[in-house]
Amino acid sequence: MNHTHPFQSIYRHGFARLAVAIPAVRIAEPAFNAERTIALARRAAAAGAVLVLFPELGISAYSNDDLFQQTALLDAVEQAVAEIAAASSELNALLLIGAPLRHEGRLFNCAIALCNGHIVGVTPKSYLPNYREFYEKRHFAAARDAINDTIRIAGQTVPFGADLIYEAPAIPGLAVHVEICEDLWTPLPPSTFAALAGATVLCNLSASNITIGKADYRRALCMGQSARTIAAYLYSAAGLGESTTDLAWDGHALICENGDLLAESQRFCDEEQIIVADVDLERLQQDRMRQTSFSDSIGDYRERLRAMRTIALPLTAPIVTDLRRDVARFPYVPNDPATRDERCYEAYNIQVHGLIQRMRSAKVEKVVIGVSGGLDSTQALIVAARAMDRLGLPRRNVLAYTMPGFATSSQTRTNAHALMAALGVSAHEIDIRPSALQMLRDLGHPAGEGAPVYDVTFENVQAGERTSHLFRLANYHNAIVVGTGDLSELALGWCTYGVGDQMAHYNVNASVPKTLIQHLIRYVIRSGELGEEANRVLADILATEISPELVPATANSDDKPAQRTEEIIGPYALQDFNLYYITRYGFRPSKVAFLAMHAWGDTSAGAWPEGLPAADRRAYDLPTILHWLRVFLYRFFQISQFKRSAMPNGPKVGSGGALSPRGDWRAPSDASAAVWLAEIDRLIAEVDVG
Ligand SMILES: Nc1ncnc2c1ncn2[C@@H]1O[C@H](COP(=O)(O)OP(=O)(O)OC[C@H]2O[C@@H]([n+]3cccc(C(=O)O)c3)[C@H](O)[C@@H]2O)[C@@H](O)[C@H]1O
Ligand SMILES: Nc1ncnc2c1ncn2[C@@H]1O[C@H](COP(=O)(O)OP(=O)(O)OP(=O)(O)O)[C@@H](O)[C@H]1O
Ligand SMILES: NC(=O)CC[C@H](N)C(=O)O
Repeated sequence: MNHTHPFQSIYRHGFARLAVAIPAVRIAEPAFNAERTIALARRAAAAGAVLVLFPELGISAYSNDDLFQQTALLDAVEQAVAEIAAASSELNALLLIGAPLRHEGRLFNCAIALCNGHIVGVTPKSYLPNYREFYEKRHFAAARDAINDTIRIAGQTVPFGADLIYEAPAIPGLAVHVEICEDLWTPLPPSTFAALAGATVLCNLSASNITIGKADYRRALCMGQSARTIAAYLYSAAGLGESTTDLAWDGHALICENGDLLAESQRFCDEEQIIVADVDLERLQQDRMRQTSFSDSIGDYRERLRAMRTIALPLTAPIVTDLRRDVARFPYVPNDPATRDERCYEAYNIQVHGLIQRMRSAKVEKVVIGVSGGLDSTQALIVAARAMDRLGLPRRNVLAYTMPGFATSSQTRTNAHALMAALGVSAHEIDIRPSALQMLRDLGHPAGEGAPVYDVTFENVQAGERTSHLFRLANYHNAIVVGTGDLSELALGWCTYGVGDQMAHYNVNASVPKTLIQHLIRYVIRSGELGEEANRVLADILATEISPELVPATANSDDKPAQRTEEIIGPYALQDFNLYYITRYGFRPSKVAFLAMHAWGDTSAGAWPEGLPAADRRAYDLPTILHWLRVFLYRFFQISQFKRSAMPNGPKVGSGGALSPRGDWRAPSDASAAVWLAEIDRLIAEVDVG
């Protein structure tokens, strides 16, 4: 983290801007190639990139064949390298260029690292392809055949080897390794070892000719290598100008990060190209830290890793504020409809599968569920009905109860009945007001005598009476209670502990975030599996405002809920965003705010998940983002862990994480939120002043 940078700067938040360039080349014309390399390097550095990767043998061109053995060409290459090195003195960037270099009486296919006017290191190719269309062993020696670990070039002696890692002390987390094309095609690429030794940015200078289907293969290799090494993987394949005597070239550039594709060039392009992405170095370090098997692999290769050499670069972190990276507004809900449907299919089936297994092992054929007419109990009811279908049991074995209280609106009550009828479950209604009043009177609470005192006790008495009824109904009917509370509510502690909706025998929604629930219901509607009437009710439920309906509406409020959940705990859209980045990656609050600002600050651009109501498609300014993030931090870290520590069983649905103490999230119930609140309060003070 660069503490001295303003909040808006990407380098303050652990990002680094990296670029891959595909210049035009001329075969055996190093002077021209150097000029194009310098031009693109200047453009990339002017855009804030601190690293610019170029293709394999780009200074000579890759497709020189036996021209590589001509002294005039090799002299011209060295001259060009010296020129590019000199030009790098005015750029705040590490340049990685490809060239054939003479060394120890042989020729090596090299990646040359240039920074601040100097050649800082040279990496020879480890694996020379010599099969099918490739003849590299005819011209080059491999890294392992070098005698010395330094090379003399352009009057300098510099480190030489496949074991070099470049670090920039001013950009924490930036540690760069370089390999060359075929190196990635091998079972154990050099970059794998570099990653274990700490390299976070793995670069590949390539001259991969194109054939049908090969682009997909390269993409899979790069994305796979970035995932396996928990690193960024940058790839630059030669294009425009390479010889088409027998082959063709597509100029394929890629930037991947831990399995995600961040940027890709346009292939077969007639123009030179630069692709740029802001790589999240902190995310990579966070994931390596939590994936402890990564560390086990380090132990296996300790001797080899210890021998790797580190070279410090005099780079500075530039101030860059236009984040070049997609930040999804809904981290739990993909925008792409096909991907979203796939996720919904998985989530829904995981929920159904979880409940089926629990019913089998508990030897019960019935479930009890409270149906409010809200989103969560609707989804849980659909899952319960589906579980009965799969078990070959009648849907009437779902014992569904709607239990109106003091604040139940006619809309949710009507929807609850219509839904139970449409699904063909056993539908019942229990008025909880008499038992709730009894309890309020027993407590000596004024509401027991009709006084309008609507405090937390008043709310929890109703939630408690419902839960108490459901558990005793389960005893009576030899059934289990299906829980309905979702992940977002658990994160915020927005549920009534113990004898309340926090408890169930099995909670199918426990790891489903609120922002996903509505899409699960939409997915079920689209599938048509529940019929037209059910679909009509489901559509109405989707359109109902979220409320716990525990506080009565006033006389003139038109039967609308007095308690609007999102006015109290914040918009679920923002709280799910906060939840994801804080629990999945452990980011500090200011970084979450920075990401939220990019995702939610300007909503005129970027995609929305289809079907999302217009009212939910709104922007949030930075003060609003910070306000609700602070609410999240206080509720999540300070007051609600005890509710999660005692949460019932339920299946983990998403890779984003669950909050079960037996799963993704173990935390003490008596921790303090002080460090998180202090961090965000410093930021609030800072942006106010700014
Ligand atoms: N660390 C800790 N370890 C053990 N116990 C701890 C504790 N911190 C507080 N407590 C105790 O826990 C109690 C507070 O927890 P709790 O009884 O749950 O009550 P509380 O969290 O204060 O209230 C529940 C809230 O959830 C809302 N709610 C309820 C039901 C459904 C929904 C919905 O929309 O889905 C929302 C409701 O509107 C209300 O604001 C207090 O008695 C407190 O002393
Ligand atoms: N009127 C009601 N009838 C039956 N059960 C209810 C009723 N109100 C709440 N519940 C039960 O308590 C759970 C929590 O209720 P609440 O409405 O406060 O929050 P919610 O998380 O928004 O749930 P939902 O979306 O299902 O309404 C519900 O899922 C449901 O199981
Ligand atoms: N230049 C290279 O090393 C090319 C080899 C690589 N296997 C490819 O086909 O793209």
